[in-house]
Amino acid sequence: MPRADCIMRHLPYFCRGQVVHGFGRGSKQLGIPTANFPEQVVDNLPADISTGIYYGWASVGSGDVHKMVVSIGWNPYYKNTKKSMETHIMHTFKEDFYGEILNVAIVGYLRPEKNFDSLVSLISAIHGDIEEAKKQLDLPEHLKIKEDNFFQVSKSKTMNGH
Ligand SMILES: Cc1cc2nc3c(=O)[nH]c(=O)nc-3n(C[C@H](O)[C@H](O)[C@H](O)COP(=O)(O)O)c2cc1C
Ligand SMILES: Nc1ncnc2c1ncn2[C@@H]1O[C@H](COP(=O)(O)OP(=O)(O)O)[C@@H](O)[C@H]1O
Ligand SMILES: [Mg+2]
Repeated sequence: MPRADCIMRHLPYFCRGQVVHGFGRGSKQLGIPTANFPEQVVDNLPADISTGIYYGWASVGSGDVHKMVVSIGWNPYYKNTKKSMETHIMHTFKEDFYGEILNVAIVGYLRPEKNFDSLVSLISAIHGDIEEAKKQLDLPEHLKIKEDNFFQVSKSKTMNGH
């Protein structure tokens, strides 16, 4: 397991990709939808970036930039065999955005992935992550990433494409 300084060396980490369907385990019904990246984006992650729970900023297409939490790994609670990268955006969207480009800037690390003895404890851990992420992201050093050119470029790219 990489040490924290090894993880931080990669941050902020910027990436984008098309939103694909996940396992449809009903995270949406639980109030925590996660936009899943395709395998290719997950495979392109730096080899020594630790699996775990991170926070940062995200936008969909040319939309506004919002706070987010992202889970990278095998979801031990569900014993997935494929590594996944799933982003929950702290924003209420009018509709689903499958097929759209999700732009993500990971700025900080929260904790490793864990197994839980019940779904209720998994959900409550995720709610804890969301609250901690919201707090951390208000720090000036993290707020400035929200304004990064990465998100501006995604705007002009999308607009030129139309
Ligand atoms: C912030 C956050 C933290 C998470 N932490 C864990 C975890 O510690 N262990 C785990 O097994 N899954 C964790 N998950 C992943 C959930 O299990 C996952 O979102 C769920 O499998 C729903 O998958 P679906 O999108 O295919 O419906 C986390 C997800 C998020 C967004
Ligand atoms: N705030 C949000 N954060 C992430 N995804 C959201 C959000 N609101 C709506 N969605 C939609 O919900 C989908 C994810 O729902 P989820 O139940 O995790 O299904 P799946 O298993 O297909 O990933 C995303 O792909 C996106 O289209
Ligand atoms: Mg999902």
